[in-house]
Amino acid sequence: MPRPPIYNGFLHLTPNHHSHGYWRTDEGRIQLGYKDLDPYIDVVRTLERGRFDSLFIADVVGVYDLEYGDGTGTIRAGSQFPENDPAAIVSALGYVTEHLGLAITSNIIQDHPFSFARKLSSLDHYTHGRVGWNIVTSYLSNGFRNFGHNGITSHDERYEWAQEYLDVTYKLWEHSWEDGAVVADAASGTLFDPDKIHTIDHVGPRYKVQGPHIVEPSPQRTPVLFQAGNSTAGREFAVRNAEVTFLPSVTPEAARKDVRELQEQARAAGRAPGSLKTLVQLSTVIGSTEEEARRKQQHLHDNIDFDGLIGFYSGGSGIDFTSIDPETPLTELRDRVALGDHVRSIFRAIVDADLGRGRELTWREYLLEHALLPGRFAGTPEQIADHVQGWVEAGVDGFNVVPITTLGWWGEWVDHVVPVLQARGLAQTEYAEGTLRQKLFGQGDRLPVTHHGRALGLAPALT
Ligand SMILES: Cc1cc2nc3c(=O)[nH]c(=O)nc-3n(C[C@H](O)[C@H](O)[C@H](O)COP(=O)(O)O)c2cc1C
Repeated sequence: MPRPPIYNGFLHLTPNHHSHGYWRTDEGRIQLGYKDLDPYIDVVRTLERGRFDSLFIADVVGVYDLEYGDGTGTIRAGSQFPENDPAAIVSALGYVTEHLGLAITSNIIQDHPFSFARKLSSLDHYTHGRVGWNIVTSYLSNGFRNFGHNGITSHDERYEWAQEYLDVTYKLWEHSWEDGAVVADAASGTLFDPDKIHTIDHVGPRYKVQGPHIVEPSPQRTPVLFQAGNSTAGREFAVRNAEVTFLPSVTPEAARKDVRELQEQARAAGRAPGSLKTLVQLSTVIGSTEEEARRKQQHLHDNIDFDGLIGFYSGGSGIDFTSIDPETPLTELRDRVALGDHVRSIFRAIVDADLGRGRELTWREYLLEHALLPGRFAGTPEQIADHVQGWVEAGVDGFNVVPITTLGWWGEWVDHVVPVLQARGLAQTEYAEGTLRQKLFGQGDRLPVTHHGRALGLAPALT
C-alpha cells in the first residue's frame, strides 16, 4: 500500500517569506519574533503534532533588489530580509522533536564543500539521521557579490559548479570512510581503522580537496537531497542527484504531465522507480466557511507591500520590474516595445495563459492572484482536502505547505485541515520509525547503491 502524501512545512527565518509586508497586520506581527528560538520550537512541535514529514527551511544569501529601482523595496518591507542562517537552528529543533525531518537550504557559493559536508554530517549525528539539504545555486547577484564574485555566474555554469560541489560531498560522505572503520578495540588501542579511512583526493575545475572526511559517517551519510530545478539543466541535475524535487505545476492537469515527463527522464537516467519524489507547492487560506476564507484572502491582498513584492520578483527573475506601474494591463505590457523582447515574451506567456479567464488582468492583479504564492487556494478544510485529492490523483507524491505567516499559522492547518486529511487517508496518522530517508522511501538509511553519489567512487589517488 503506498504511503500517504509527503508534507513539508515551508519556513524561512525572516520577518516575511511570501506575504510581503504582512508583518504590519495583527495576524502577521508575530513574525517579528523571527530572531528568537522559542517561536520556532513552537512551530516544530506543532508540525510534529500534525505528523508533517519535515520542516523545510528556505534561504538566500543576499538582498533581492539592491540593483533594481532605488534598491530599497525589500529592505524597507522586510521581504526575505534579514535572513538568519538555517544551519544555526537545526540542533535546537532536533532536540525538541523526535521524528520531524529538518531540511535546510544551502547554496554552493556560501560554503566550501569540505566544511559544508562536515557541518551536515555533524547535524545528521545530532538529529539521529533527520537532516535534508535543499541544494540551490543562488539566483541573487548580490549573493554572488557577497562571496567575492563580480556578479552572478551564468545559469548552466552554476549547475556544472553544483555538480562538482556535490561530487566532493559525495566522496566525503559516501566513500571516505568504509563501513567497519569504527573499531573501538581497547585491547589493541584502535579506535578507528586507518586502512578503512581514505583521502578523497578530489581535483576539479573549482575544488581541490584531499580529505579524509573528518566526521564519522552519520546515520544517513548523505542528507536527503531536495532540489528544485525547472530548466533543462535543472531537470538534468535533479534526475541525477535529487531524491525529492519540486514541480512548477500550478494545476493538477499540468502536474500530471510534469510528473510523467520527469519520471520518464529519471528512468532513462537509471533511477529506480519511486526513488525520486515529486512535491508541489500547497498554499492555502483556511476558513470555517468559503466566505471566511475569501475574506481572509482579501485581507492578505490588501496588506501586501507592493514595493516589497516587486523587489522580490525582480531579484528572483533577474529582471527589473520596479519601473512598471502596477495598474498597467498585461496586454499593454506585452506590446510595450521599450521593455525588450525577453521581458515582452514573459508578458506574452502570461497573457496567453488567460489566467483571468477572459477578464483583462493588470500587472498588480496578476502578481497578487497568481505570482504571490502560485496556486494558492482559499476554502474550508473539506474543500482543501478535495483540492489535495486532485493533486494526488494527478500523481504527485506530496506537498510543500506554504504558510500565510511563517510563525503563528501552523496550528490552523494542523488543528483544522490535518484531521480531515487523515480521515480520508491523505495524511499519515503515525510516523514510521527510522531516519528521514527511511521514513520517506522505506528502503534504508542510505542513498540507493545505484544513485550517482554511491556509484561515483573515489578516483585513484594522485601521486
Ligand atoms: C519550493 C522551492 C523552494 C526553493 N527554495 C529556494 C531557496 O530557499 N533559496 C534559493 O536560492 N532558491 C530556492 N528555490 C529556487 C530553485 O533553487 C531554482 O533556482 C529555481 O527552481 C529555478 O530553477 P531552474 O533555474 O533550474 O529553472 C526554490 C524553488 C522552489 C520551487
